[in-house]
Amino acid sequence: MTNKPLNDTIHRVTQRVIANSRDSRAAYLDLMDRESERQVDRTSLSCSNLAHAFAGAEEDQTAIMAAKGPNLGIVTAYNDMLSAHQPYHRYPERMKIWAREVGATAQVAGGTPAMCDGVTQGEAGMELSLFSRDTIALSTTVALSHAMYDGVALLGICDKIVPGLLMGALRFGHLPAIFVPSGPMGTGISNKEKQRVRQLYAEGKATREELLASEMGSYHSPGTCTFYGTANSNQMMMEMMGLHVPGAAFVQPGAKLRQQLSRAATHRLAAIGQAGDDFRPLSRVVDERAIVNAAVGLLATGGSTNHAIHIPAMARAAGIRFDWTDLSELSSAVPLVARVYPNGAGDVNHFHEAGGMGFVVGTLLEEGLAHADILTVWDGGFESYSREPGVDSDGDTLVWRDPGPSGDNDMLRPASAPFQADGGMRLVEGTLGRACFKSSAVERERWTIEAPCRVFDTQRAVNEAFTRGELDRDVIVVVRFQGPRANGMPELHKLTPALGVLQDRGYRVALVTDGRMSGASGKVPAAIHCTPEALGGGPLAKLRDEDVIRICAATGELSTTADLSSREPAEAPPPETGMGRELFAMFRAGADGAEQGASAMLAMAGL
Ligand SMILES: O=C(O)[C@H](O)[C@@H](O)[C@H](O)[C@H](O)COP(=O)(O)O
Ligand code: SF4
Repeated sequence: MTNKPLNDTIHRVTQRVIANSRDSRAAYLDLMDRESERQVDRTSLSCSNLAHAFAGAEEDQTAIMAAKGPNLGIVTAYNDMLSAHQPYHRYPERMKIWAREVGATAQVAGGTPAMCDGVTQGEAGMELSLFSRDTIALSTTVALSHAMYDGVALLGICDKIVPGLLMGALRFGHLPAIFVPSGPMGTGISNKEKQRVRQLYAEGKATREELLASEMGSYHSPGTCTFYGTANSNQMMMEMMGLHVPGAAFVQPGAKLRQQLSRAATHRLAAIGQAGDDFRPLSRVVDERAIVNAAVGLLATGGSTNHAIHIPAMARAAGIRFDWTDLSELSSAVPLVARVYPNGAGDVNHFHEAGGMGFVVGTLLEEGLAHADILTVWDGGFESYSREPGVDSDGDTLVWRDPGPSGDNDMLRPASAPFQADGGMRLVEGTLGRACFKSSAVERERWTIEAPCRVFDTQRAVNEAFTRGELDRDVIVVVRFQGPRANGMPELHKLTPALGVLQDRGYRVALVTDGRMSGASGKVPAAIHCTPEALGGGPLAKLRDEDVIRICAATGELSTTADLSSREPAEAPPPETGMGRELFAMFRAGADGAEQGASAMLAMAGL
């Protein structure tokens, strides 16, 4: 099928992003050109530098010293705490073997931290979650600062890890880079059953033992959790930006195909370095069109709201300016083609089986809804990503095939006959600021709500009020002082069970916050990432109980009927200490707004 020409809105937004980024992108590419000249040949390091660099290289020492082939730097976010990252502990040794197969070498350049938002959800650690992204970017920079590498393999999956790895690697964009995913765990109990037991527990009708048994039925083995949250939205975006081997996103750990995809990634990385004849530096792969493709994929698949913060941050690391107006305009043109939990019943394994990313890329290209001409890490261009990988009968040879029509019309539909004519995320704004609304996860009849509000400074206070029966009515729950400068902009996903119970009891409820929600949050209408945040005088700080608030995702409204002009802002709670939060004061103090990516690191760097 011949692809339609690029959609006018996507073309217009892309041209505006290019225009808004002209100076910053030029400065970035100029720096990358200078880096390329400066680091073109690692043998220019001193003998002492070099001796230190390969002293630990064992059987690769001679090869690295001879510098006859590319030396690949592996930046790994392995740890046992994230089920998604646990498979990475074997990757480096295998990648060294695969590198040797093509005359290259590989070394672990360094490791980065990785937080599991599932473990820290509702706990003090969640206040470090967003800033762990920039910590990962800084750790990636430290790893690559050895200047010994001709290519970068990035091993990371989860929420803040992929954005952090990419932001760090982009500052070494004179090198090629590729993401090497590990894949989702097998499907456990249904998400509906998981939520049912959670709501029973929230109502005091299930025991802790019953809740734990249910949760372990959902999260049970190595691999990425199978809801379509931020981690799996990361995998989708890496496909949409051409930073994976095509179709690598959702193949399960331990499968023969997974191993062949990781082997192919190692071989490909060795082939696209500066010394080869197909040089593909990261700085050229991640351009304005790739950023727009990532946003299109997010909207078309109903991806995580967290990427309304991470896409602007990743873009800035490449000298590109992308904001919520761009995202909102794209959302008006990009149809919703996938319904993966929490936006539907099935999980990412069902999504992959129904046609997965190959189907999504194919239908978006057919309808002219994505840039077909991005420079991908894989040869064959972005078209290659409209196909799904498999292994030949010998089990060793990778093959790609057309995914064909959707295998489940309740999960995946063509862009010509979508679930919704517009994308899964909307911008709402008005007298309470600008905020993100995940329309893909909320029934359309709940897109508009007007009700009195109850104002809280912590999610714990909300759950206590719920337990006391104070919220059993039409109510808009406001949780403020949750922005990046206040307490690190945590996810407030522990509100979901209580708000879900209220909604199921028939009340009109919604959440308004300057904090975040999980990519796995859904069902209850929420205006999140409110900017400007409450700390420092944002409008949420002036709200009082019983003020009437109106949210309308259809018209893009977020307002109150109260006159805030003469009110003084409420006093913010003092910053918490413990769990190391005091060490992150510099990240809070320097953070810019959620719409800019909430990054002190980028703001202080003038990016
Ligand atoms: O953005 C995300 O996708 C979330 O941060 C996710 O990584 C987090 O772990 C959720 O808390 C999981 O969902 P449950 O808490 O419902 O298991
Ligand atoms: S998807 Fe979320 S909960 Fe699952 S391992 Fe990754 S960070 Fe943890």
